[in-house]
Amino acid sequence: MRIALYQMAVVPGRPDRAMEKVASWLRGLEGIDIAVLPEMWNTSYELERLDELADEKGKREMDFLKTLAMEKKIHIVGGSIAVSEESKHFNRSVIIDQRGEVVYQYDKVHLVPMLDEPRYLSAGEQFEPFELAGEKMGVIICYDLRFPELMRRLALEGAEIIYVVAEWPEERMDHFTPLLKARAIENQCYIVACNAAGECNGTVFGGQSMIIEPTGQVLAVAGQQEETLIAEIDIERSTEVRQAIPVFESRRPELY
Ligand SMILES: O=C(O)CCC(=O)C(=O)O
Repeated sequence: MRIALYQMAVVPGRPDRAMEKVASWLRGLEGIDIAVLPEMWNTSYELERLDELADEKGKREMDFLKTLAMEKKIHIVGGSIAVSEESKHFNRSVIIDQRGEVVYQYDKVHLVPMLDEPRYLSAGEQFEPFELAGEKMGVIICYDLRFPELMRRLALEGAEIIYVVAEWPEERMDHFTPLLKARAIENQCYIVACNAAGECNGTVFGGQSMIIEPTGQVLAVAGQQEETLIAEIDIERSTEVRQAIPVFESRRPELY
């Protein structure tokens, strides 16, 4: 399974320009099964302008991604997009398969105080694994990475690849990589982390998107600027690693 990540330099407050960039990136991909986008790629952190910028239920971006998924016959882990719904705003991840069907949607459950997200966004209330390309996977959004309980539950419920879609700032990159590696090692699954590049309102995003094996070994890592990262994933690795070091069998959930 070949996965491509778009470490996109965001175009804050310009969903039209963002969609042009994503279309041209997707159209340029060849031999890829799954394409992954970063967090809030449509608006970036223009939270004060979401009334004006976010489309109702994200229909504009969803229709756009569905069309491209069918055109390219590619599965799309659509990062996340800012959406409006019943006068609220959500930071919503959308997963679309190669037939253009929406297989899963997830609203970020942990909102970031440092970015004033709780003031402008409503939090999601649920999450679960989804199936794409015949495999069980999960997705979390950026700040969610600081809460290991999410990934543990996704892994316990069968996810063997977990996507982390992010706009993680440069100033806290020393947290990003160790957290990603730890989550891969403890859950013995692939971690596919797609961060943004560029900047929004003075916050510079740190890039360093990466694909990490269930052993914690980094398969591919990006620099800080806009870049495409590609890696081949062998989903069987997760089962092999879980057999070699059977942490799931050794758990004592009755104690914690
Ligand atoms: O947790 C962090 O340091 C970054 C979180 C973040 O930027 C986000 O969730 O968008």
